[in-house]
Amino acid sequence: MSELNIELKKLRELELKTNGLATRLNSGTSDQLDGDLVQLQIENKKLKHRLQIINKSIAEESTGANSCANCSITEHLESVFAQAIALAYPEYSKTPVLIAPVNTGSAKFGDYQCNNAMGLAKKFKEAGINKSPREIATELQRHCPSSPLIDKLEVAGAGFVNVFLSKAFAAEALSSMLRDGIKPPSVPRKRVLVDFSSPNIAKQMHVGHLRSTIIGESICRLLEFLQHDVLRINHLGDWGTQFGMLIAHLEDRFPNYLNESPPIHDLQLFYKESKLRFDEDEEFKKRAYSRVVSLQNGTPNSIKAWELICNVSRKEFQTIYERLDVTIQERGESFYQSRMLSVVELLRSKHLLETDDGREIMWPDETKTGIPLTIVKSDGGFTYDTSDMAAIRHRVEEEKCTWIIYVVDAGQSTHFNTIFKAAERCAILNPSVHRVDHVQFGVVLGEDGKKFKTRSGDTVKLSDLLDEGMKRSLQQLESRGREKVLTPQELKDAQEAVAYGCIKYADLRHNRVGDYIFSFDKMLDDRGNTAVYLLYTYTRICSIARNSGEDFTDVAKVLSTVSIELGHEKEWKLAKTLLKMHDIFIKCSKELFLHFLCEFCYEVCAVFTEFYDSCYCIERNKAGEIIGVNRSRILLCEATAAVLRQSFHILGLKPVVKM
Ligand SMILES: NC(=[NH2+])NCCC[C@H](N)C(=O)O
Repeated sequence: MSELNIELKKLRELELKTNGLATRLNSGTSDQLDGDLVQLQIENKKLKHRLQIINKSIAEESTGANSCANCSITEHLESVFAQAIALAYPEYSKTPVLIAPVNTGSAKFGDYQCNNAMGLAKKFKEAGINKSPREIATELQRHCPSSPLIDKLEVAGAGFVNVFLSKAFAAEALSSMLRDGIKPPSVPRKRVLVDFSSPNIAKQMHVGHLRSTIIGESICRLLEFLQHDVLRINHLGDWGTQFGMLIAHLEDRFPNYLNESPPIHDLQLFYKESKLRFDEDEEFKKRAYSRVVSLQNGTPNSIKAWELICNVSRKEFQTIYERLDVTIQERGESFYQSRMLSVVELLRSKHLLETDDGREIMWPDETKTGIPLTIVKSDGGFTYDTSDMAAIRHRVEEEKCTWIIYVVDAGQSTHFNTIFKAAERCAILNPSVHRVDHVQFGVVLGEDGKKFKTRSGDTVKLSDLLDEGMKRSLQQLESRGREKVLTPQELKDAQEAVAYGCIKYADLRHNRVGDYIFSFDKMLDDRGNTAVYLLYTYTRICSIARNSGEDFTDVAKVLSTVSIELGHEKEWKLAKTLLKMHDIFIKCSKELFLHFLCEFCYEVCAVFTEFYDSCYCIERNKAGEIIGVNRSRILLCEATAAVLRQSFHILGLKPVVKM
């Protein structure tokens, strides 16, 4: 690379000199100069040619075949066109590259499009130079380094450069995917903390927490697949004044709690009872306050009572996590006790705290706009704000995370914006190093469009919701007579895959920012964009190889004799759809939206069906005997299954081979 660069530099200098000479000679009138002029012009042409070859080889080094195995096609094309722009118009080399996928339906416009020529023409115009977008597009096309991904480039319309993908590349990419499994596209590795689920002890874990749990788990899976170092954190609400009344109530109801584990089954009820007493009984209220103090001071009996209470909730939460196949590490608000003290000290020493009506508050910035954080309450206690300031500091300074993601309902967006700004103000966060995201989501609505409630108007218990899902999913399977064909174990696996899969997918497939309507009927429909439809399609795809009468379990072996052919229009369309996978993973991780991946799965299933409808994989005679097996197509089916499996894993869907 460096040798090439040195030669490039020399040539550029030479080119400039000859250019200059030629211009001067050109403006001269003397006849005897003609011969020299022609000679110089020839030299100049040769130099230009050499320059171009070198530029191309430099560019090709960074877009070579090795660097695009498992790459995101969009990102690869971005780098190809970035180089084309830099070579054709060095003065605009910083222009952001615009690559858009072309709707797979219109094959004549290619597969991707570079849309930079229009913008560049405008820039030239502003600089007083007239160049048509088509002229620029042609220059870009000419300067593109060759890439194994690209079959051809064409200038079209107002100034688009259309990119046609190479079939040889696609076949090779799919083969290596089958041989070595799906490898993630390479992205700079980060240490990421995902704060998700985070229910509150003794309170109901509600559908909002369910959303956070589902979305958070999928974000973790996606980022882990992309090789990030992910910390999955449950910021449990396990600290605060409510524990005073809970402890006081425990002392009354189960005086022997230190020796015998109290049989509290319904902690919510226990919470309600204690709240009622707290609001009505002055004596009780006083004792509750004194228990808050003893808890904060670490008095052993109060700590013991607190632990007993937390354990009841903990067990309940754990059951839900196990059912949903969620992995999370508990690090509740109580973890930050000493760190709250020190963050308060830090803020005080930086003179960022102000007294206001007995409280100590902190403004997110000097202009004192927005809502300040309450760092210390008038009774000296700390708040949710204090714990989040301590937590963000711990995450950055002790955990050394450079990316922190909070998966919390949209109702808390002001809180998080304020925390982020305040953390920047006191130099905990450095925006050029740390990325913080509040991954917000809307509320869950019932089918009547109102807040999600049970028929009797109570909040829905998550375990009841999951039970209901299991019941409905079994009904769904039985309505198709599956219990007659599947073994009891297969039926159970299918029932769970459908029940939990449909609940997760119904949540993930919607743009999370909006509210969504919870409807078992809709999520169990086997025709729309639902988990049921995807899971059925997946099993159908898996059955093709199984029914071929040949062995496809060792794909590598099959690939040693069979190559993937993409001659049929529908084969080609399927291959290109599958290869969009890495683009989708990158997009989802950049924007932290998973509905793009859901849309992709749905598209893969639809395009697969198109392919399967027009391309036979197994040919049978009238008697139903197999008379031909198209191995290349079965490999395409297997590649489709592999892409779906990988996507399902991220979405938390458990694929079953039979259902
Ligand atoms: N770091 C955080 N504040 N995480 C979110 C906590 C959510 C809180 N426990 C709630 O239920 O609303």
